This record gives sequence, C-alpha cells and structure tokens, in this order.
Amino acid sequence: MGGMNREFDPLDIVTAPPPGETPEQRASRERREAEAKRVSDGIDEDIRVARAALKKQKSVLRVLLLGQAESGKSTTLKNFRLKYAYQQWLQERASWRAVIQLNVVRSALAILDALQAEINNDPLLDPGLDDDDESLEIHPTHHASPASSRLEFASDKHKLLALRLSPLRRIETVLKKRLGAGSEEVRNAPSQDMQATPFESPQVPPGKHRRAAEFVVRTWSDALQGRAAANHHTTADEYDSEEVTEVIARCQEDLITLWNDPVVRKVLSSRRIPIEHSAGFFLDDLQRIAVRSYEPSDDDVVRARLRTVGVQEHRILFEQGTFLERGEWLIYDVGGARTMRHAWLPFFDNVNAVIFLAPVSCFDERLDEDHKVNRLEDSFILWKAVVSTKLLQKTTMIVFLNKCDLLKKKLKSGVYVKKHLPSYGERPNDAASVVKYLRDKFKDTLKQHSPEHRVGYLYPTSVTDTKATSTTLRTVRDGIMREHLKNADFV
Ligand SMILES: Nc1nc2c(ncn2[C@@H]2O[C@H](COP(=O)(O)OP(=O)(O)OP(=O)(O)O)[C@@H](O)[C@H]2O)c(=O)[nH]1
Ligand SMILES: [Mg+2]
Repeated sequence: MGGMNREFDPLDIVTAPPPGETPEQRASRERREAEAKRVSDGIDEDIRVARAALKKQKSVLRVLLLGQAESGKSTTLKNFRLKYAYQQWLQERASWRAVIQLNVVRSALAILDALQAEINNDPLLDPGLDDDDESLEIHPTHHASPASSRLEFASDKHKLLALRLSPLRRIETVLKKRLGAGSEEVRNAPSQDMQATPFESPQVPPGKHRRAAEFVVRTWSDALQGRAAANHHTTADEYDSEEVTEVIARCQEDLITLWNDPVVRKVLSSRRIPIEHSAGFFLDDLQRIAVRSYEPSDDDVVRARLRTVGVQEHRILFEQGTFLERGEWLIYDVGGARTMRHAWLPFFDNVNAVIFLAPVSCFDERLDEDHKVNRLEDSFILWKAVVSTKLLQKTTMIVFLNKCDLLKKKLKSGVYVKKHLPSYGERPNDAASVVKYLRDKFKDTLKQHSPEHRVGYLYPTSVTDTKATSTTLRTVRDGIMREHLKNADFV
C-alpha cells in the first residue's frame, strides 16, 4: 500500500522525523522518544495501580466484631472462616491442639484447686449473685458442706489423684508460655480508670487515632505458632508438643476419674464453680482428646478458648456465588475486656458493619475483670456507647443475642431472671420471653441513638452451634453486601 492511500493521522505531524536528519541525529531522537515513552508508560502503570488499589479499597468491606470479653466474638469469626475460608482453616486446624490441651489442663487444675480449698476449709469467695449486692461476700464453706462430707474430700483417693495429676502444673506453664498473653484469663483487678467504654468521646479527630502497632496481632497463627510471647526464641525451645501430649495422655485415666467423681461434682457445685459452662470446657471429651494421636476436629477448634489480646485483622474472600455475593472483607476481632477497649477506637473509621455480641445467658454473672459489675449491665452500657459513637453513625448494626443454648440450660435449672433483672417483672421465665425482652431493649437503644436512618438486625444465636450459625452468617453477609451496594458510589 502506498503512502497516498494512507488515512490522514493528525499525530503523524508530531511524530514525523524532521526533514534532512543525519543518522546520528536520528539515533539520538529515537533514544529520546524511547525514554519519553518509558516514562509515560510508567506513569500510566502508576495510575493503573493506584486506580486498582482505590477500586479494591472501595470494594473491601470492613466489619467490626464488638462486645464484652467471652461474648463470642472470636467464635463468630471462626464460624466465618470455617464457612468461607476453609483452606486457611485447614492449614491452621492442627495448631489449635495446644490451645485445647491448655483448656483441658486448666479445667483439671481448677478442679484440683477447688478440692484443695475444700480440704483446707478455705472460705468460699463469692462474686455475689444478687444485683443489689455491691460487696464481695465471704461464705465460710462449713455452711455449704457439713464436716462429715469434708472428710470425704480429704480421702486418700483425692489426695492421690491430686498427686498423680501434679505434672499438669508444669504443662500449664509450658503451654501458657507458648501461647502468650491470650492464654491468661483476666482476673478481678478493678483499677480506678477501668470504665466500661474508654473509647467514648474521642479527643482526637477521626482519622488521627494512632493504631497501637504492638496491639495488632495479624492472625491467630502468631499465637498458635508461638510468636505471640515476647521472648519467643526461648519459648519455642521450651515447648515440646510431644512431651505435652505425652503427659496429658498419661493422665487420661486420672482425669476421667477426677471429672466423674461424685464428691468432686458436689464440691464444685457447693463452691459454685459451673465448670461445664465455662469457656473452653472439654472434660466430657477426654476419651478422644487426652490421647497421643489427638487431632482437633472443626468443632473442637470452634469451642477452643483463646482470649483475644488487642485487635486482630482477618481477611475473608467471598469467591463463590453471584456478583452480589462476591467480595473481600476485613474482619476485626477485638479483645473485649474492659482493660482492652481503649484499643478499639482507631478501628472505627470507615466501618461498613458492626456485629455486636451480647451474651444473653449472663444476666446472673459478673465481669472477670471487675466482680462488682453485672455482665448484662456491662453489655447494655457498651451497646449504648457503640451506637452513640459519631464515627459509627451510619454503620449497619447487627446484634447477636448470643449463648441462647446456655440461657435455656440456666433457666431450666431454676434460675429466675427477675431476681437479677428486676425490670423483667412478671414475664414468663422462659428463653423465648427473655430473648424477646432483651431484643426490644437493644432495639430501643439503637433507635434512640440513631439520628439518621440506620439499618439494624438482631439475631438470637448460639455461635458454638456451627450449623445454625452458618445460616445466620449467610443472611448477615447478604445484608451487609446489599447495604454496601446501596450506599456505594458508582460514579
Ligand atoms: N455454649 C456456648 N458457648 C459459647 C457461645 N459463644 C461463645 N461460647 C464460648 O464462650 C467462650 C468465649 O468465646 P470467645 O469467642 O472466645 O469470646 P470473645 O468475645 O472473643 O472474648 P475475648 O476475646 O476475651 O474478648 C468460648 O469458650 C466459646 O466456646 C455460645 O453461643 N454458646
Ligand atoms: Mg476473642
């Protein structure tokens, strides 16, 4: 094709070589042009990357799990991962063994301590079960258990059991060092400045909060791989998983005997230690767990208790399903103890949804970190503070009225809600009525503190039941995605 037939291109004038160019001039011009193109391509690439990042950032949804300690935040996160990130879950599952072993050891040692206290006739320290009771009550145990039965506790059988199980004390230390701060429960240590909501009334404008880097543990794997402890070089050496498993397996028979001993059960109930309802309870599974070949099941991992320290970020990719169902989430799981709530505020920026965990079975319980405070009351204070936080004014609010399974058990065992929550009045003492009552309370508070329209959902849950929770999570996910699309700026 000749030049005459070419279509006129306005750019030809600009790029046409100047007339009478020498070979040297031409080479130099071509070098300059190549360089200019390289720079321009680089800029294009930068723009492309920045655009992609921006787009990605827009499509990443941030979801915050909030609620008091032991409310079930991490357990909810585990349900998300089990359902939507099963490959990661599988990679991590085996390393939960140490956590479950520590849970077993702790329950056993708690029983041995209770036995020892009984033998010593130590007074019973009661956090107080009445709502109007502000001070710690001390009940001398001889009211609860007559001297004759106390002799039974001091029997050779129990002393021998305690002796034979004593290697578990060392195992506890080894496992705690391995797992770091999350393996220690917060004890009653009220300090003057330990308020329910230290994140309230921010002094610093939004976006200016410094995230305390030392608080961010990226995933559980830090703790599970022994990287959570400050001095992880030495702990990694001290921790010998074979040895831990061996000691526990050798204690299996004695552990089973201890847990099934009727005298032990009597001591626990007279000392009001509801060990089978406490976090990380595995003593009914000793046949399966206290063996050399033990590998955690999915369910074990869901039920394992490891306290969250600071704030953890978890990424979940929803890859399956329709366009509406796909997306990327960053889920933030926070430590819920009062001492840790100051770390929450920096994470309140640009949050799409809050999932607030409120355990409904705890109406007769006190906070571990401050025995004067009723757990349900703490949940209410926290909820009110969360919904009235300016930064979260437009955030979708989801409440899990959690631990419904424990609520049912508790009510069945004859505990009256009215006694601990006078405002409950003469309503029926059954789970459905209690849940409805609390649901209305949470809803009212949300309404009162939403100056603009805000979406809220409430679900009764038992997040240790993964099957039922799976359905709830799907609804929650779809709701959050829908809200996001509605608000998204498509320009
Ligand atoms: N029975 C029952 N146990 C539950 C339920 N939800 C959580 N748990 C248990 O309660 C304990 C505490 O749950 P976590 O998920 O660790 O609580 P958290 O809110 O993450 O607590 P922090 O990390 O201390 O803030 C665990 O042992 C769970 O297995 C529930 O619905 N029913
Ligand atoms: Mg947690």
